[in-house]
Amino acid sequence: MKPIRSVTIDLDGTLLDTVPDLAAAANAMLREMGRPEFSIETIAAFIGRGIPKLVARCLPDLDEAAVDQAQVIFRRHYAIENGRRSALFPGVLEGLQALRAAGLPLAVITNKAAAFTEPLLVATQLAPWFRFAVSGDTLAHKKPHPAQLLHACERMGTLPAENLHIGDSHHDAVAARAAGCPVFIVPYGYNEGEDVQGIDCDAIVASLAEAARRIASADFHDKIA
Ligand SMILES: O=C(O)COP(=O)(O)O
Ligand SMILES: [Mg+2]
Repeated sequence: MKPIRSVTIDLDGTLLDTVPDLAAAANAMLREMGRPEFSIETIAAFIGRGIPKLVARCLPDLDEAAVDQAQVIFRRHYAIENGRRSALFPGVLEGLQALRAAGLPLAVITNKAAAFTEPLLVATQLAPWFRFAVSGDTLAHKKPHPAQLLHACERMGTLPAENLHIGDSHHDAVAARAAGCPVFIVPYGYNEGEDVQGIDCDAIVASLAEAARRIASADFHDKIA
């Protein structure tokens, strides 16, 4: 089995609780369109497949062209809201410190559009922890497609089997499996409103701190060998 030599981490629902900002932008869009707003819980279940899908899920009765127009409104509002209320989940800083102390290069893999990823990483002071981020529109495909993970491994000079991916949704797990990366899932994120228990992954870990502890233990290497 190969030791872990790099780690890729999902953004929304894994590093950051971004729902308050996404919900503020979605509800501002709905208000501007004269439509009723959604609760924060409902909007949390719409997250995971990028902004186009989030906007489409807010407007199920509209056709593609109308959803495209609504996206322009959403993006205008999200540019203002992005990072205002987003907060790190418990254990994130501790986990990042431990992963850095272990000498592992780190990258963010998110389905969020790059125009929002970079300012969010800066606003939340996460940017210095990561070599780079691969966003939902950086490449031709996003998660659950493996392209972002394969691209990240290439940039970090590691093999997919040596890169552990950590995420909150089944898209993270499917992308990691397709890329050939081991994968951990955290249970506190969004996963489109579904329980994480059924996800095919190497472990469900309570936090990033717990993920870092597992990587450091020989036990983990034996299990995924
Ligand atoms: O933008 C989304 O829908 C989800 O983004 P994530 O891949 O960082 O969870
Ligand atoms: Mg996520």
